[in-house]
Amino acid sequence: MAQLLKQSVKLALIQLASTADKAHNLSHARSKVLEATKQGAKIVVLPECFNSPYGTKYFPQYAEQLQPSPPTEKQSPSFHALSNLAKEAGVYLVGGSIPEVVGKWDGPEGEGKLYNTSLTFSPTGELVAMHRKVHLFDIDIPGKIRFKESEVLTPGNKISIVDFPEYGKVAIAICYDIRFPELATIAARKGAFLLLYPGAFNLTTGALHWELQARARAMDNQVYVGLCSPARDMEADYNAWGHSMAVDPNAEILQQLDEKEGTVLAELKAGRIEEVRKGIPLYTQRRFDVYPDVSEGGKFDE
Ligand SMILES: NC(=O)CCC(=O)C(=O)O
Repeated sequence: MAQLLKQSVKLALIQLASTADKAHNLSHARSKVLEATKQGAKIVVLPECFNSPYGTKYFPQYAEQLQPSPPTEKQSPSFHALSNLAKEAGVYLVGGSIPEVVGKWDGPEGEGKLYNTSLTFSPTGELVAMHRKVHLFDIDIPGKIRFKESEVLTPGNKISIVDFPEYGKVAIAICYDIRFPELATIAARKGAFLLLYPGAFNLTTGALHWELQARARAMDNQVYVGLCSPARDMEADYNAWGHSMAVDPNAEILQQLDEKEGTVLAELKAGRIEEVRKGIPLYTQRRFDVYPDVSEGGKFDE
């Protein structure tokens, strides 16, 4: 059987220190991506909301228009910066996420819509995937954290799997999406070798669940998983957990950062998924005569 990951590849997860200055964030991201490329990375990932602060009050202010595609430079400077950067670096670039506006935004009751959107570009600078966060981050843990993305954001409605022809299929989702294992299982059963989550957990849920979620998605599906957070900024309204990490198909951590700016550089090995699946053959032991196969359903953006 053909290997899911066709050849070994170096993955970079860039834990970027972002500021309130979008132009600065874009140029800082460029220098970090080029640095990772010099070290051999061929798939490079940026964090959720990598070019703005993370927070409901910031989404409208920083939002860019991505439709029609390609947008003009004025409609989306981030689209063009990411596309140019993927080409300059010669890498697959998963551009974290940016707030996206569709129509004219005049508040949550108006006609316009905001999404939390991830754009992925090929080494020729072509847009190859667009994922709108499907599960909005709405939580309320008394005395700890209340956050309601749904106050301003609209959820996406597609699962995103993209084919990188030299390497294989990659699934892209955003942060809170990781808590819904169906997305991961569907993508893995559709042949993804890698699940990527640009994400910004916080100091409450990060300590509890960040590593657990990453390792669980890898363990359940026997695939590689990469989580890419912004670096922590204690001056910001929202304090990201950091700890970007790459996990192998046996749920072993290949590399995990602390909370500061840095880059995970992890070698994903061709053959490793099949080796793990041979040892623990979940893939031939599933009992779809007892429970349904979730990968038979779903809406896709492939
Ligand atoms: N940005 C997010 O979706 C945060 C998700 C999070 O912190 C969680 O605990 O889940």
